[in-house]
Amino acid sequence: MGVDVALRIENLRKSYGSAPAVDGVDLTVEQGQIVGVLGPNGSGKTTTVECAYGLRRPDSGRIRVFGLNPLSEPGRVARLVGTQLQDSALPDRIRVGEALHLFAALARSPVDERQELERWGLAARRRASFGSLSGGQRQRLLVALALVGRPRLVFLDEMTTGLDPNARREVWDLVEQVRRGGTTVVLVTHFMDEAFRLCDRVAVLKDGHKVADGTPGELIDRYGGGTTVRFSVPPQAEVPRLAELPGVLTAERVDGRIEIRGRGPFLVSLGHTLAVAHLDDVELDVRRPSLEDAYVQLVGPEASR
Ligand SMILES: Nc1ncnc2c1ncn2[C@@H]1O[C@H](COP(=O)(O)OP(=O)(O)OP(=O)(O)O)[C@@H](O)[C@H]1O
Repeated sequence: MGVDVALRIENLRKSYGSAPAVDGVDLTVEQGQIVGVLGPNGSGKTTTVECAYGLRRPDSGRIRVFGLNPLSEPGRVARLVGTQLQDSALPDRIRVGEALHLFAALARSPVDERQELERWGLAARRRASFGSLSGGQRQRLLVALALVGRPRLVFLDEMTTGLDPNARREVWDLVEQVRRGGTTVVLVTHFMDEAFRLCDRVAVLKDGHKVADGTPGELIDRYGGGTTVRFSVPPQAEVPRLAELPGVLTAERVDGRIEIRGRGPFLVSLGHTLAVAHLDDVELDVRRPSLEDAYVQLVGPEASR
């Protein structure tokens, strides 16, 4: 395995009783990337990442973390990996500084506690109890705890759930900062805007299977359904045939309103064709598909949030 791979999962299977939670998942995370794991509730995201860092024993499959097997070398893997706790995992009465100190005491080469509190904007809250923190402060503390041992790979699971838009953006900036510091990030999330903003690659799980894997742009191109352009023309206008332009999938005219759906660089030929037909003053309303469109296409509308 190449040295530039942080995590490689091959054909992972894990059942609870007779029900398969993860059924043949492959995932490769290159060093320095932020990789998102997306999927509806119960699709196997948490089980996959818990197997990856050795918290759960797979039924079968192969997992390597920087080339190490988490089952046979749990101690070495634990030193390379950080995981974000769920916020229920910390007692409400523990103080911010105490929690960080406790985690630092367990790490072989911990970060400087004071600097870490500054970095995460928690210095003024050092003596505050965990239970008194705002949602954003809690998440920042949980991420700080995951990073206290200077991991080379960190797993962040639903880190912005319950945060307001400003707090989410703050956490996103911090995740980018973590990656700039050289740590590889695996991000489990339900939020498509978060995955689009942060992830170099995303894997989409459904019913324990990986149904797609690629950059957000690739998934949008492949599954997003294409770009839609709408415009109005005067009722008597002669509109050239647009359905045959390269890249156009569908073209419909309903009264004076035209809707074109296409893929690839069809906008240039559309614009050119309209200009030649003296329709260059129409106002084009262009809607590009989002990662959410691709996701809904992949997992079905009832599964999206
Ligand atoms: N400890 C467990 N015992 C029994 N079944 C479990 C256990 N943990 C998970 N499952 C089941 O395994 C399946 C996959 O769960 P998992 O938590 O991995 O999915 P997820 O994609 O992380 O879901 P969510 O988005 O809700 O966190 C689900 O059907 C879930 O009910």
